[in-house]
Amino acid sequence: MKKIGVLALQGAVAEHMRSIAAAGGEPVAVKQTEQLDELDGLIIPGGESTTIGKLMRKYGFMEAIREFAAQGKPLFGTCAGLIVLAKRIEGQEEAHLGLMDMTVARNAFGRQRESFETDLPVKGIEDPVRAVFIRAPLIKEVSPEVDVLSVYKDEIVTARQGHLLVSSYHPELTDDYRLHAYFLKMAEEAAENR
Ligand SMILES: NC(=O)CC[C@H](N)C(=O)O
Repeated sequence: MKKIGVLALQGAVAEHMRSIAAAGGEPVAVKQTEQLDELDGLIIPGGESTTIGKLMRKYGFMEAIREFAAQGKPLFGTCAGLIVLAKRIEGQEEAHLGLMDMTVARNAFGRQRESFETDLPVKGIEDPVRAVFIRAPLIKEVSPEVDVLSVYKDEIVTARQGHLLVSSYHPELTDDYRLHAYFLKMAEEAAENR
């Protein structure tokens, strides 16, 4: 069984742990960098990207997660986690981890549409996925290395670059575990190639 960490500094941690368990993985709440060694993949949850970024710096996670990614271990960022993984954030000088070659805009759906749910077709998953958007970011631009997995109203909301997966919505707030199952498969494949 693959061990999947959920970065437990702030945000929707318990929900991701439940979804990983339901998809057949072993979830681990990650509070210290030493825990990364035993993992096959790591989820960076939704929450507030500035807060998560600040806590990551404080507890030494920036370097540790970059090292984790350099070993080819997969990362999955949802909502704020997507912002944390991006190389470029609109209107902000500094990125956080800066790993995935894309530009993101925070809180991009505007006031009336701050929160909503929809059924979203995702490349590689058979039927549409139930997606919950909460003050969600959008992916404004991606490099050719990034594979766009879904688009909502002409905007990119799910994408993958090799071992990096991101969604601007919260797949962990529904009983639909297929995106977590997709990530588990990425972790299995990465472990075979290590
Ligand atoms: N639900 C979320 O994770 C919201 C993300 C938040 N708006 C941010 O900019 O970090």
